[in-house]
Amino acid sequence: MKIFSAAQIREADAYTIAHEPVSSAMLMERAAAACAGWLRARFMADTPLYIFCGKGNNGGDGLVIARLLLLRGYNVEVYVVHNSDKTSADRAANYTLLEKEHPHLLHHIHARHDFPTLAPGALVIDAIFGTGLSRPVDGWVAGILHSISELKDRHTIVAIDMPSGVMADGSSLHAPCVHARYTLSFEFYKLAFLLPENAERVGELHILPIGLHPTYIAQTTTPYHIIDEQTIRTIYQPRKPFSHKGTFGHALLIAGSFGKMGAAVLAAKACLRAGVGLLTLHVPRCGYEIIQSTVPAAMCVAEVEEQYSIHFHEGLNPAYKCIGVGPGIGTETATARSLERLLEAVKAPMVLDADALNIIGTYPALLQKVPKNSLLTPHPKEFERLFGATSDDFERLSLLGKKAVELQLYILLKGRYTAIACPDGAVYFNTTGNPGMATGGSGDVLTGILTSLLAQGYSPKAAIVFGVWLHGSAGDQAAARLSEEALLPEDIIDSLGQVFIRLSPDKRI
Ligand SMILES: NC(=O)C1=CN([C@@H]2O[C@H](COP(=O)(O)OP(=O)(O)OC[C@H]3O[C@@H](n4cnc5c(N)ncnc54)[C@H](O)[C@@H]3O)[C@@H](O)[C@H]2O)[C@@H](O)CC1
Ligand SMILES: [K+]
Repeated sequence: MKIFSAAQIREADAYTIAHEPVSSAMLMERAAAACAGWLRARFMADTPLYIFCGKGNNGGDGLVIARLLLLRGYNVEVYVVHNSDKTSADRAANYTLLEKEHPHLLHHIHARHDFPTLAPGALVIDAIFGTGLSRPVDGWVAGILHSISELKDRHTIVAIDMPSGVMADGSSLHAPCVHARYTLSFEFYKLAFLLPENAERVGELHILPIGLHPTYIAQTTTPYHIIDEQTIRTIYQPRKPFSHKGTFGHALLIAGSFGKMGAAVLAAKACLRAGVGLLTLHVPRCGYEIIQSTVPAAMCVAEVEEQYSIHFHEGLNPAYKCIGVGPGIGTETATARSLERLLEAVKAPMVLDADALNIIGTYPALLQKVPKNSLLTPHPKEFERLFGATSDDFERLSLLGKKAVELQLYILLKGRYTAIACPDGAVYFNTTGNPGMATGGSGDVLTGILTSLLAQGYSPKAAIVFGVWLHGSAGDQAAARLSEEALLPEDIIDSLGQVFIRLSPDKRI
């Protein structure tokens, strides 16, 4: 699913009006009807409802929502926020309609002191600014956004299309914004929704389809995409009947050190559950019995060195289709030296995570030695160590994209919506996963999955897009069974099977 800029959304709107028998007023009606339907399904008609409307089309949506809910007997008051002397034609027409039928329900805000006192338990609809906002809101209008946000603990705030104050394509980190409980947005995710700085403002996001023209959507390019299940179904390769273990590759995982063998066990189990044909683990001496007894399906190469792996660049089996390195290996100087030699020796794409990334953060010259098209999986702190600090999430996203292209690597940035930047400039956001997965070891599971998929012959892009989605989906299955609180990395691994079954329904008995 594509993520469009505010300008592209305006074009989609115009294209739909030009190519379908629908006027701009009807499109506004459709958008508002989708919101009114959503609200009616959740809130009773006697809920006191306050709709704050701006002077642009977002305000127009608010006026139509008011009219539609009044028809259904809802208890509505409308407050027009006079942020500008200008207004859009569709908003003006809907204002006239409402004024004719319900003049006593229309109120006007020209200054912060015009802000009303709300009835207890009220539902507040924020239709002040949508995708038309091009700069941070200031002056008394900013005060109104503050007044609405201050209601959030006592009232339910629903933002229409965007929480007012949030800009679709740029940072609003320091800008005054409405903090909504729910955001009902039309047709597309906006880039701003996917970045952590807006999480508290957007609240629970619902994307409502309003029938924008499929041709425009298909023909228009954007670097930003949401990973959806439809895409995953085109990536997933079901197994053929005459396959054997050689068909699914031989992976090497370099993981674990004294006190961190759990990372190796988790990565190994995930690698196997994600379908690899053969797996070898390279561990320090202290890990040998642990691996042999907890992951019997894997082979194990143990170093003479007791606590850390420092010779993993030596004697690499040419049969390895993919090497994953990092979980729990530590950052000893000798380990770093071995990593450098490994990077010099390997030409095929690898998976680098955790301590491998921390080592590269300490010796940045190593970054140039990482084989092209490798997968790097930093969390935000690791990302900062590797590539430096940024002042907001949009700047960080842009740095992520720039580095992926410059270094010709797949780099992901972990978060609620993990972003995957590709060497060709594309960025994919993953929507699966839940806060229960923010637990130690969850990243090791991802490393195992990615190593497995690369070893099985998935292309680096397919492996990272599929792998991140798979990891999140398995986490969601596990959370549904056990709760987010009780979820452990092992549960993500145990749920991988259910996700594969979902992808290939014909395999169900
Ligand atoms: N494209 C679509 O898919 C559709 C869009 N619709 C609605 O139209 C909205 C976009 O409408 P508009 O383009 O009219 O824009 P908005 O209604 O989002 O905002 C424009 C208004 O904000 C003012 N403004 C902009 N920046 C300001 C600032 N910093 N401080 C104070 N005032 C500021 C402008 O003067 C204007 O009054 C969408 O968010 C959505 O709600 C729907 O009605 C129909 C379908
Ligand atoms: K809004």
